[in-house]
Amino acid sequence: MGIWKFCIFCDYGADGQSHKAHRSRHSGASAKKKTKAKNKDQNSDQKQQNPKAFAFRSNAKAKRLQSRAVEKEQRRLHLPVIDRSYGELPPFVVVVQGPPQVGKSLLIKTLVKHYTKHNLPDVRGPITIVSGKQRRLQFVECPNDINGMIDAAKFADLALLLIDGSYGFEMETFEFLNILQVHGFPKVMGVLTHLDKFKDVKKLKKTKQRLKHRFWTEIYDGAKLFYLSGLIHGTYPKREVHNLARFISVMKFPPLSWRTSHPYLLVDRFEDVTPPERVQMNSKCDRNVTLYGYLRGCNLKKGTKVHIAGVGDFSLAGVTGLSDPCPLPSAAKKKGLRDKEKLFYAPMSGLGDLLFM
Ligand SMILES: Nc1nc2c(ncn2[C@@H]2O[C@H](COP(=O)(O)OP(=O)(O)OP(=O)(O)O)[C@@H](O)[C@H]2O)c(=O)[nH]1
Repeated sequence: MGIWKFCIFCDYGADGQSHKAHRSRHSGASAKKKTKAKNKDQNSDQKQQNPKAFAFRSNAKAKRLQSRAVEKEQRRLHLPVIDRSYGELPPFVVVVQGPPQVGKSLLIKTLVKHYTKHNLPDVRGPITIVSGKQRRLQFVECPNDINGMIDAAKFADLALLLIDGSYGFEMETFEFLNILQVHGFPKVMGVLTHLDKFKDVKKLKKTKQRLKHRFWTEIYDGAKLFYLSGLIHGTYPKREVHNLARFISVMKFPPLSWRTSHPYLLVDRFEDVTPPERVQMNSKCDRNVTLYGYLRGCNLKKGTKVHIAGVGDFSLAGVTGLSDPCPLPSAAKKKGLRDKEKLFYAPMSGLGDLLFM
């Protein structure tokens, strides 16, 4: 049998006598003092608890945290962009857009002159130029009607938005921006012209700031806005054009997902190949038309249904690969481009090897 050890706690003092339990006072001076102290304690406890326990204290910090959270979320959602292109890339399309008389043609002419050292008499249709060892550009002036803008938004890799600095933003710019937004939003850059109309330097500076911030609210903070300060001998200053051209030459064009998965081409030349007898017999007969252009996106097959913007749906009678009318310079390691290699191709403007009548 084991030994059981137990003890009993009794309410006995050291002297073995029992005592009454302590009863705190409910009235009198000491009771009042105690309740006062207790209330004070409770109040101070309440003060320490932050009433905005889960709200932010610093505006700046909250903003930073919020943007970081959004960034993280975006990174999580961001799928790696697969560039399916192979071989030589087709030229990047630079659409020059702006209200009437803002200087679109002049800017294209000065940029073409900068890249190729040739004068362009007229801006009509896409103008393809070699801008570097690995890059070609195709300049297109955006028409000022809504249909033209919708078409341009479909193929633009970079949109140069020309803004008359002396006037400010016009409806055309906002319309075009909205159209771009629903077409995958390619790269956008603003260019301010007519700044020579300001005589007061302070006013010019203020206007530049105002327009820059207005531009930023439309696109994103820090969006690139170039300033063309005026005309020198009828063209824009060389240094400013050089900077703009350099910026375009090194710009990265991330592939837009819809475009990489659909074949499309920007027609830079077309030919009516209907037999003349058929036209003679009936001038309104169905015509056979050959369209030329760089194929972008993915492969195009014979028989595919194609949509010609502003015309309608057709089926392709055939597709043929042709030699490049404006090839990239040879891949040999060289520092720059030789004059011979500064090629350009603009059949609709009457330049290049082929004239378009
Ligand atoms: N003072 C001044 N004149 C300019 C500037 N930029 C263009 N111009 C002039 O504005 C006029 C119109 O230039 P264009 O290049 O034809 O303008 P556009 O936008 O192509 O015109 P549309 O094709 O009719 O829409 C020309 O006479 C240019 O010389 C500038 O920065 N300052």
